[in-house]
Amino acid sequence: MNILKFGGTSVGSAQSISALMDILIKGKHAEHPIVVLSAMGGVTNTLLDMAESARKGEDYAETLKKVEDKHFEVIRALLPASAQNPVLTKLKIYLNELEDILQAVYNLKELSLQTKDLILSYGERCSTMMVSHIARQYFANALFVDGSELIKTDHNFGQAKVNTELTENLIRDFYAGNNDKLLFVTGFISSNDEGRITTLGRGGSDYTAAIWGAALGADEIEIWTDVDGMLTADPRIVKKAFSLPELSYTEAMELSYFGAKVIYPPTMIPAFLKKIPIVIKNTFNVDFPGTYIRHNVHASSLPIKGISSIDEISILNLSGSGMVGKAGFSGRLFSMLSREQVNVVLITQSSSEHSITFAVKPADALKALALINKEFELELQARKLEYPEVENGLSVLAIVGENMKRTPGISGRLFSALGRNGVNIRAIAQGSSEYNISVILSRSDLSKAVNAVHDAFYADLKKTLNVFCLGTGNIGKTLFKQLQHQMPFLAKNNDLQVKVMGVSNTRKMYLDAEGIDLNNWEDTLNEKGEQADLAEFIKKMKSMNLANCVFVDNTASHNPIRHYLDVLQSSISVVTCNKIGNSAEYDQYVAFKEAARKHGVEFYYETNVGAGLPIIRTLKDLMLSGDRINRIEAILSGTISYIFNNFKGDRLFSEVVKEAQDMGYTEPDPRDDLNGKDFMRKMLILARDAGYALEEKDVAIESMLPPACLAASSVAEFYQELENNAAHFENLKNEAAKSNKVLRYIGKLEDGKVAITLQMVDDSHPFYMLSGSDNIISFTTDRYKERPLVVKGPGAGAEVTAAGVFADIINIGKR
Ligand SMILES: NC(=O)c1ccc[n+]([C@@H]2O[C@H](COP(=O)([O-])OP(=O)(O)OC[C@H]3O[C@@H](n4cnc5c(N)ncnc54)[C@H](O)[C@@H]3O)[C@@H](O)[C@H]2O)c1
Ligand SMILES: N[C@@H](CCO)C(=O)O
Ligand code: NA
Repeated sequence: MNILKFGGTSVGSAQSISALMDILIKGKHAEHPIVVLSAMGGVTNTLLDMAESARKGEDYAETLKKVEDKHFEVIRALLPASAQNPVLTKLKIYLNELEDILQAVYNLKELSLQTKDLILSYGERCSTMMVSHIARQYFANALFVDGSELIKTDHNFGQAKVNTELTENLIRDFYAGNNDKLLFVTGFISSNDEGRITTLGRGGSDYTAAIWGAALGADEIEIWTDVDGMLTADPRIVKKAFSLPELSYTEAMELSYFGAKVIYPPTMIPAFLKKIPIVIKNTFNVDFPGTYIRHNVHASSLPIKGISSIDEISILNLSGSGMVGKAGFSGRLFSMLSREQVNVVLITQSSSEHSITFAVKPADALKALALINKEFELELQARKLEYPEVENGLSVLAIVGENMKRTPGISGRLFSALGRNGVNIRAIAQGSSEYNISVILSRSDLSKAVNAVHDAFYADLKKTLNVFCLGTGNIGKTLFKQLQHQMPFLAKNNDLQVKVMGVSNTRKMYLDAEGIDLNNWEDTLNEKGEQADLAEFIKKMKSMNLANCVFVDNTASHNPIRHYLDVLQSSISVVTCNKIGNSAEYDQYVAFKEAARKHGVEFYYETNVGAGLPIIRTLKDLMLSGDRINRIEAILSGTISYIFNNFKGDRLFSEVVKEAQDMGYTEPDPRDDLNGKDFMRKMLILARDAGYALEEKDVAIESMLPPACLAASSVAEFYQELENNAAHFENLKNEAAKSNKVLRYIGKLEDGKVAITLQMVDDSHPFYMLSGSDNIISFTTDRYKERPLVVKGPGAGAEVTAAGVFADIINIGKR
């Protein structure tokens, strides 16, 4: 089960709430997710402003009206008039309560933290109650949950501490009684043992999501926000910043400590402790696959993960003979500052122990100064310490990444990039973790510095795809030829490098960490390769521990299928032209997709249907954009198409079949084409992609072969039987010709039923005009109703199939 948390912008308007609903409707969640919501964007601040106004005796009524309007507008936009009343009434009740509280503050001219929390709680309660009502149009079981009653805290209003055990028990009990519902839970708010509302402080709704996730052992926590996850740098400073696919918890902590505003990782600790992955998604760009934060991050080719910065910082420097050799000095300094709640951003100490420099937020600087003057009054008076001064106008730039530890030369690259660009470094700090190197520099240099450092670490970074290929037959060979030919172009125009790191057929396998030269892969495989062993191949591939790996299955074998799950779960994408995987048990087909999604990788199989023709992609786009497939009619056997298009004059049927095989259209075993099995697999895959949970037995196949041909126990015998039964095929041909018709083997999906039949069609039929190995497919959908969407073209053959596999690989590179 997943927890989905939507922040303020995601519930900020009717439009964004519609996007949220879409995400819930289309999300393929095996179990109901739990939805945690923030207040509508801007409402929390407005509530605070009103509370302050009331305290000062100023008018707040107008602002309150605006809050009301903001909610009412959404309700009017997203609910039919008949369903509006109950939710408008409930909102009115909330807002009347809120008004009473504000009036009390106004009368007393006093605003305690406790009252403030109570006032803030209406933000989450109004938004969540409202959204749950909107959801009821699509989910009859949508339920509004005031989560404040389930998260129990101490009395520390404004930033309460959670009583974890009690809270987890309450959440579990609640869930046990309501797990058949789609829960909409208020974020941020909690309550103490007297039942007073408390709040969870900064990042509060994320915290709520993490608490629920930890209590219920969620599979994943999805944080939906308004940006593409976490980026390599602040995109307002660095135009070329790009989204990170994956981070460790530590990296996320370090990056956001210095500014990345996407999440506030301390709130993720409950999830961290239970090893629950967190994925940051974009409500406004659902195609963005997300930034994953998890325990076992996949090895990355990036030397650093990101650059974070704090725009404004102040530093204080403490020096003097009184510090030398005094072991407890810095301890005394920093524990005093922490006791007084001054947050120290970073510390550097000179090796002579003669001075300590530390950075704080500008707002804390004078406070820190005063505290030091008081704490060290004696030392200062005795001149054992110099009077410290505050220096303003500074910024911090930090590079972050777990790889830094293992990669030499990182700090060299950092400092030379800064030096080359004339950036003067005021102080340097390296965290003891070695996950972070920070420098303090003049604020006026920050933008230049971040860009220079970004360039230094990422500019020459060509994305490399590390490809591991099974199968060197018809398709595999052709793919290598195409790759070899196209590589220079990809590197030049797409900054993409495709490296074949491993190859295997049934006899031999060879893996090379340097990549295999495609000019003579065949010799390399034969000469240097060891005896093929699929399990070993996969083990070696995994232990290379490379980023951006793609496992390509160009075989027609059952064996690789058994490894797909393991491969996907190792964060390696799979591209396959082998149809066996997707057309075996439905549960397995679902498991592949689920594993790919969960591990942030791709599972692409365009060539499973119609070879390189964009059929799977078209169907996926139709489905994703909310269309519904009402009927599919198709010719999807390139082999049979070729046979019917060339079985003319006095040619023998068996001869044309052999020709199709020689052209590379048939399966390795041509019986699989002629007995309809290959076509059946394609129809099954299409039906599944169209949303039907069908199995092989659900496809009705009318055979075009006489029983003796079907029964042939070898390919040679099969050809023999085709010859023996030549009359059968002649009759079919003549019968069709008599009525000016042609033979067509046609698959149809309608009302969830799939059938493949042999038909004779005349020139009024859209499938009449075909040549070569043409496939044709027509999708009749809600949107393509009168005139279906049609895809047509060569649907078999090594070139077009390898090209389809190639395109799948490149599409992974593009992501
Ligand atoms: N021919 C087409 O037009 C077309 C179109 C779409 C999809 N396909 C699919 O392409 C796949 C390959 O077809 P082909 O014509 O290239 O077949 P092929 O018989 O020419 O080649 C298959 C290759 O797979 C290797 N192989 C088999 N089992 C293996 C294993 N366990 N480990 C490693 N290697 C193994 C074989 O050694 C061989 O090199 C099939 O699944 C087919 O359905 C073909
Ligand atoms: N053997 C298959 C190849 C394309 O999937 C066909 O003839 O259609
Ligand atoms: Na295709």
